[in-house]
Amino acid sequence: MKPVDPRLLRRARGARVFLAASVLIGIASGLLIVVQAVLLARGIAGMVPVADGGTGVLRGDAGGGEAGGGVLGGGLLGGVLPGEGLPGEELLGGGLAAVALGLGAVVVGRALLVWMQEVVAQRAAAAVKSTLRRQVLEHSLKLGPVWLSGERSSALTTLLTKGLDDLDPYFARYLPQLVLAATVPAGVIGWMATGDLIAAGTVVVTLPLIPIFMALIGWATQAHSRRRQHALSVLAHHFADVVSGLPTLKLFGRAKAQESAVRRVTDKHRVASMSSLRLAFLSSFALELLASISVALVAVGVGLRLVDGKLGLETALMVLILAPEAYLPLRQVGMQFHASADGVAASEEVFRILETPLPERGDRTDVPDLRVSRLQLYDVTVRYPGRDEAALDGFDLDVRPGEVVALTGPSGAGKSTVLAVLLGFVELERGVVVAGGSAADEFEPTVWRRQFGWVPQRPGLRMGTVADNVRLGRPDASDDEVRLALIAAGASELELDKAVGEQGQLLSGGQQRRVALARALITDAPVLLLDEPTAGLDPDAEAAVIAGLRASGRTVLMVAHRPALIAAADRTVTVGTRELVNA
Ligand SMILES: Nc1ncnc2c1ncn2[C@@H]1O[C@H](COP(=O)(O)OP(=O)(O)OP(=O)(O)O)[C@@H](O)[C@H]1O
Repeated sequence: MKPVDPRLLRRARGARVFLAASVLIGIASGLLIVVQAVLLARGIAGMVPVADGGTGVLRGDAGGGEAGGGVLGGGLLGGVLPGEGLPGEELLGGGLAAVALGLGAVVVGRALLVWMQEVVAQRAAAAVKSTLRRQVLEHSLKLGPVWLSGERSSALTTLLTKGLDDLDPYFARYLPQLVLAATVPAGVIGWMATGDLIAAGTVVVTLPLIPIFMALIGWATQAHSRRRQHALSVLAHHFADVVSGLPTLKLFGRAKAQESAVRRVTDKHRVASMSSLRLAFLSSFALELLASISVALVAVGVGLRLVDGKLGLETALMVLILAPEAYLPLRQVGMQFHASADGVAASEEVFRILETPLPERGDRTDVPDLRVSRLQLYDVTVRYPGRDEAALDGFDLDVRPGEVVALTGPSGAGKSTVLAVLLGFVELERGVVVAGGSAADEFEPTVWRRQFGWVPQRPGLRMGTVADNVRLGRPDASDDEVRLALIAAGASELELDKAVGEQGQLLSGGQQRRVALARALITDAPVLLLDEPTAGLDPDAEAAVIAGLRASGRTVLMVAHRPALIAAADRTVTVGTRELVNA
């Protein structure tokens, strides 16, 4: 995994702003850490009486002190150079008060920076999550219902809810820490070098070991995180299936048996989570150990040089205080990396979806008027991804304007696929759809689909009222128009404000189908594509639907199994004459 995924910065503006703000906050934090260490060293050294007169001067190393003083200048420390020191008595007076005051200001400053970082991070996380959610939803819609079908829809639900929420620690903890790791050690080592080059050199040599270890651990973690994410999405899918199928499972006495299946999937998730955690703890331990040994190396060197008199007390203290600060941000990056690994895995899944190429479609908007143009399919062959057998194999069709055509054929023959082809939901392996002499894929998909009113096999109603659902076909339809559409669909008994639950719940199966038909009828579309529109209706309701369809005067292509519907068509086309393997 790269430290920062460039795709995240490219796709989400919030992430770029956040990173820029974090760099500024990181630089300010680095400065305050150095100032704090210098003030602490000065305060402590000032209070300790030293044999050489309390100056704490770096004997034989005055040049280092000079150089250090040059960096901070007189401004911050009132003209006091690191390594130069002040007489203890002086500090015990007004000097100590100034140091204490300075330290207070540094503490307040650091607290303010932490607060600012938190605020910026939370805002960025919220903005980025919402941007990615919107982009994924838009792209999934463009990829179409066939791409979304099956397991993908529940995996997508998990990804867009819990999955992307895992990006919170990535923004709130990992990225800020990463910026601190890039800014603070450089400042700290630079300042240490002005007082004690050997200590600074030790840090420079040992510090890279931490990112090297982190990268090694990172590789191992990535696979674990992916496994966990996969287990979670399988779990979500399985739960959704079990809950929706509970009545059936109960009826067949299989509800209890699901317990063990759920337990198995949950166990997989638990094992994946525990191995992620184990790795996280282990890597924290390894990084902690590495950093402690490195600090100890610096401390031993500083101690020896202090005893030898090669280093002044104040410089030694400053180096000792600063040394852990050089390792801390990198160590913390390692820890936060694990906290954010799930979010990163989720964002990778997001980019995988966003990078799925869209079917190639043209952008022509001059779609021929299908009230007067024929709709033709030539040699159409469709093979769904992952299937060896073609769902449609060399299928031809020619529909004249105003015709009512029934598509018949055995289950699984490809009737619904013919409708999906016309709607542009599936990619053709071979063949072409032609309207008014032009290939359908030359037209912009949304404009092309406006020519069709569609009743899918599953009505796909949404929560709201009956009128809300019918108005999906034409949002500006008046109440009277909605009522007329319902009458034409044989659903005159349904009140406009009757509540509809999620997925059409609260309505009977037949009512859902008729509301979906009214939704198709209310459109101005010249062609209606209906997938078994009268399934589940009683003979009277079916007769009313057939009368409504004929009265509409539109071209109708309908998948039909029932004799009454087939009889109502002008013509019947049989789909799938080839040998069918029964599923
Ligand atoms: N999204 C999909 N992914 C993979 N295979 C699919 C998909 N949709 C349909 N199929 C397969 O394509 C073949 C044709 O399916 P289709 O739904 O078009 O048949 P159908 O004639 O409408 O069947 P039915 O009368 O039972 O509704 C079937 O074998 C089916 O399993």
